[in-house]
Amino acid sequence: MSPAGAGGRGGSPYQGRRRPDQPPAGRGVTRSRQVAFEVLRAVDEDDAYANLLLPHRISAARLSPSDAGLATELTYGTLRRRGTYDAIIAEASGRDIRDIDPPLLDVLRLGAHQLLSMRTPSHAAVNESVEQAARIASRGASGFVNAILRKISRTELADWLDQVSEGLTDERALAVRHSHPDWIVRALRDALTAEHRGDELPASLAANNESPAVSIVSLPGFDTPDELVASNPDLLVSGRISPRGLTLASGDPSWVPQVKAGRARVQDEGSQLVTLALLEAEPVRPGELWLDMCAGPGGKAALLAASATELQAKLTANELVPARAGLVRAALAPLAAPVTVTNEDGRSFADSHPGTFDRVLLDAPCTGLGALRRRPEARWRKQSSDVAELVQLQEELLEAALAAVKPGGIVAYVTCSPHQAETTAVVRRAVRISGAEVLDAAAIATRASSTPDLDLGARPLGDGTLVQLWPHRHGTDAMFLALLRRAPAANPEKQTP
Ligand SMILES: C[S@@+](CC[C@H](N)C(=O)[O-])C[C@H]1O[C@@H](n2cnc3c(N)ncnc32)[C@H](O)[C@@H]1O
Repeated sequence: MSPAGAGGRGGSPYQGRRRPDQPPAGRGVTRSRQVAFEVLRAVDEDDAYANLLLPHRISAARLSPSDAGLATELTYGTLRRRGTYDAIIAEASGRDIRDIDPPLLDVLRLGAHQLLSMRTPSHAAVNESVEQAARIASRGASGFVNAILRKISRTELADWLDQVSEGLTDERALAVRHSHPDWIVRALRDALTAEHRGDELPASLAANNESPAVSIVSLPGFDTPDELVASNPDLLVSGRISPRGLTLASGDPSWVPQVKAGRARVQDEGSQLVTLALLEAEPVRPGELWLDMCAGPGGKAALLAASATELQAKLTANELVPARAGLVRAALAPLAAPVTVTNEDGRSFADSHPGTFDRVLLDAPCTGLGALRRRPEARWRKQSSDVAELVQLQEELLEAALAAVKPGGIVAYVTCSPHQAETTAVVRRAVRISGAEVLDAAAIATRASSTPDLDLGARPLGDGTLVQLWPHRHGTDAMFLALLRRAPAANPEKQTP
């Protein structure tokens, strides 16, 4: 069923009408809402990435900083909480949401977000939504939007949540309340249960719906974090867990001159910590060779490259995808560091570089379930069926990393995902096949950190531990870290004849 005349996927929903990116004539829809609506449509129709498209649309629409903030909240908030709003829209309309034309559904989702989570006055949210529906569809469609949103506006979010989760299993109810697909709820539950922290599941789901603070890394060899804070007292405060980390207190990262110059970078503190832990695992000797096996777009490579200059090491930064290898080159260029950028498949890297490196960072391609806060549409785009293919790639890359490192050398296996199949299972298999030693990543990460009590909930494996960071506990992305030491070469003198 579809409201008469509503635009569907086939033709342009804007035929004969003003496109939503055009300024409104007089009353009606604010430009920030137009921008948000347009980005939602592009995410749905063209598989666009909101975090890449939104800044372009904001600047094309010449939004003021406060309107840009509003457009961002509307876009990100609506995308993140889509699962919850869809359940409420279905309940309020008595329809399966698949029977509502996609552009109208986005109008309803935006309206629901304004009404239930942004405290926009009801009349403003409803009127804007009705106007927007009229632009893209028929009068019937705007009447439909009017009726549904008025109904939604009469009940508080908490009461809607009780209503739509009534009679559901615990897991389904959490999925609806916190707007996650069921398979991701299960993956997070399994990872937390492995730490005996299953009770943190609601907090972990809730944290994925919050906008993360912007974290900055001060690259070694340039301003220290304290110097950065001192020279940008209105913009920066010290970070939480990385000794090189800072948090943007206000404004935009590009307002920090050191960020503009490439001497400090935007980087999650969890990403900083797992990279620093590789260097902390044992003292760095001058002349060491380091490999970043999957380096694109170059965030962790920049931290390694700047450290290599300070510690007299040499870095090879490798990336499979040529365009992303270009991003790595661009990221490293301002550092004038001892780095070579290569463009190879990491799986065959050890064929040309067997037993070569003292340390290897394998920041593996993964589902990205640890960064759902940053990529608001990602949870709806990923499928549980993606996991198996990624796991095979991760297994092959880790085998290659352990072959590319020298006997006795160290591999950091990192994912931005807490999914057990991508983390513990991949490491367990590699250890079984290679005989690598599992280091105490929790103790090493704690040493590398600026906080004595990281509350890592470390998971034991072999003689060592595995580390899982969490947004709700550490304020970072959910980065996973294992530190493996390749078995040392057999000493011929000790061998029995
Ligand atoms: C998680 S990202 C790395 C992020 C990066 N370390 C950073 O901090 O900016 C994984 C990267 O691995 C690359 N990749 C995927 N398959 C690969 C392969 N077989 N060999 C090398 N790189 C690969 C992807 O293109 C992607 O850029």
